[in-house]
Amino acid sequence: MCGIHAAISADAGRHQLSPALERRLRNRGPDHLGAVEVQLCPGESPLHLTLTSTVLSLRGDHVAKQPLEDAESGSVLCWNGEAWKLGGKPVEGNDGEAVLALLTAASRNLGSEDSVLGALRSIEGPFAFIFLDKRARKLYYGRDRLGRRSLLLKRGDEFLLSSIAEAPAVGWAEVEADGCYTIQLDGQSSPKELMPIRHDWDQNKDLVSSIGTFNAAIPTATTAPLNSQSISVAQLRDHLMQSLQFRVLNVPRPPMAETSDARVAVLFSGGLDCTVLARIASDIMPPGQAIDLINVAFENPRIASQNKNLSTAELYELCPDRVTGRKSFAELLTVCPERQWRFVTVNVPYEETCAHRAELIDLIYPHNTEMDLSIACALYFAARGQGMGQLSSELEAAESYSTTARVLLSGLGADELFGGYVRHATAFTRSGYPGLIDELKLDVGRLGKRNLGRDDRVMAHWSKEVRFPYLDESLVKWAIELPAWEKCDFDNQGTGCDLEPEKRVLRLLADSLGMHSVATEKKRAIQFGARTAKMESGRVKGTTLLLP
Ligand SMILES: Nc1ncnc2c1ncn2[C@@H]1O[C@H](COP(=O)(O)OP(=O)(O)OP(=O)(O)O)[C@@H](O)[C@H]1O
Ligand SMILES: NC(=O)CC[C@H](N)C(=O)O
Repeated sequence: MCGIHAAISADAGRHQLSPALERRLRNRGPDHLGAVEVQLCPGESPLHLTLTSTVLSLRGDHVAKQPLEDAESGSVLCWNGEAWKLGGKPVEGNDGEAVLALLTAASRNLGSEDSVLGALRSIEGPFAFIFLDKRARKLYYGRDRLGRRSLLLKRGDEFLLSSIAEAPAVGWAEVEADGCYTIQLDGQSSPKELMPIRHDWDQNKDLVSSIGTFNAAIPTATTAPLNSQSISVAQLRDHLMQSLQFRVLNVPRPPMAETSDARVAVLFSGGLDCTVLARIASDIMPPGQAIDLINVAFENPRIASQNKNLSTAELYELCPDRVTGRKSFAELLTVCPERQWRFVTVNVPYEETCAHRAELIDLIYPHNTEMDLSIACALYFAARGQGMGQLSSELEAAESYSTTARVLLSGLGADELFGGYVRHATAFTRSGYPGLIDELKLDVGRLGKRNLGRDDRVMAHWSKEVRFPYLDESLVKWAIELPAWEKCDFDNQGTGCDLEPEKRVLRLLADSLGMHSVATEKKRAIQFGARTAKMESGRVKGTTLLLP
């Protein structure tokens, strides 16, 4: 991940990052820190810009130092993202450099704003960015349409944009992922007068998440059960293959790592969604490269007090996601024996959870509920990737290990796209297909408003980048446009197919890939699977606001 920051001030002096914020930005991008200062209209306006970037270099054969500058126009780009495609064409080499070239070319056109917006709309992949079009004296900023990268805004004497808030964090808000924002910088004498204007990611308001038209068709007759021959199963496999190719191939060898060490790790609950990713990634990745499977479990004092006869070590092993993780690890070892899989167990003592609590509260800001903290806590320690590693199922084989991978894969998104939540089943039981379709539409519409900014901030803290193969634009578009009965199959519970109806298309895919046990796994939310929820009292509600 990278860290990006912009300060617009009325002082000519360079904006000073606080040491705490600089440390957080450096954590996100350990390979380089750079800053560019721009006095926009000397003599006309006092406005002064300081643009700062830190880089976690993951594309191309060199560290693309940021902020990226175009020598001819003086335009500047702070880029935190992965552009997989520009205008439908895969990006070769460093994507930040390619995006700068695209934006500066667009800014040379007459009516440059529309051209630049067109160029930004043509980017596929996760990103947050800040672009100064120097000639037009215009600042562009925003987050991709699914909000996969963090960007925060704070207004006061200065106009500030940043991947991450200062500590103590006050007054920052998330930039919505609902479009791209522009600010005309000339003609204003104070940052307080700056007026951001929002431009939709897509003018067609009927599109869900600005990506596709939701298929709300209701079957007129009973549907045939989904089965392994159903076309949607093969299509899902193709989409996942393509999505994963962008995300797991050509990852540079991490510093200090050997050629065969892991460059990619899967955040691995052992559940259906992440295990299918691991299984397909193995088909795509070079045979000699290890894949790490990171599985996190927490010491939970409330559960320990209910099980006084069990040791802490036993309790970690009984954590629901640890049990599933080991089972799915064993299945991967059987199905893909050529691959070097490493199961990485991350056990987090309660004391350590408490020691990191204040840092976590700062990182998730402006999110501030108990549920935010319990989810973020699991992701934070999983992304750190420090624990015990083992290459075979035998417990004795485990030794102390920190993952070498800088790229992490998450299975997030599959439940929303394919109907994996209990409430999907409930909606179907209550109101049949119309109820299920309303619920599915709500979910995909909310994808961009999910808490991905929060999750990005906690995981990037460890100089890692999380990638979401299910949230690939082409895959999401295909899934949104697919009829509901090709995703899940509540009309055919128990008939013709022995797999659960939730996300049945994905279960059938897992089954066809030889993962029979994984295909039957039930959905379990991370905070319960890893036991970060309700650590002290069972009565704390997820919506309770955090106390500092
Ligand atoms: N205990 C865990 N250890 C490591 N990573 C986890 C753990 N639990 C969840 N994750 C990661 O977070 C992602 C999203 O978690 P969520 O709770 O939504 O699970 P899910 O959608 O049911 O996915 P899965 O079926 O893969 O468990 C998972 O796909 C996985 O990549
Ligand atoms: N990880 C990032 O966001 C860095 C930007 C760019 N993808 C690079 O690798 O240089």
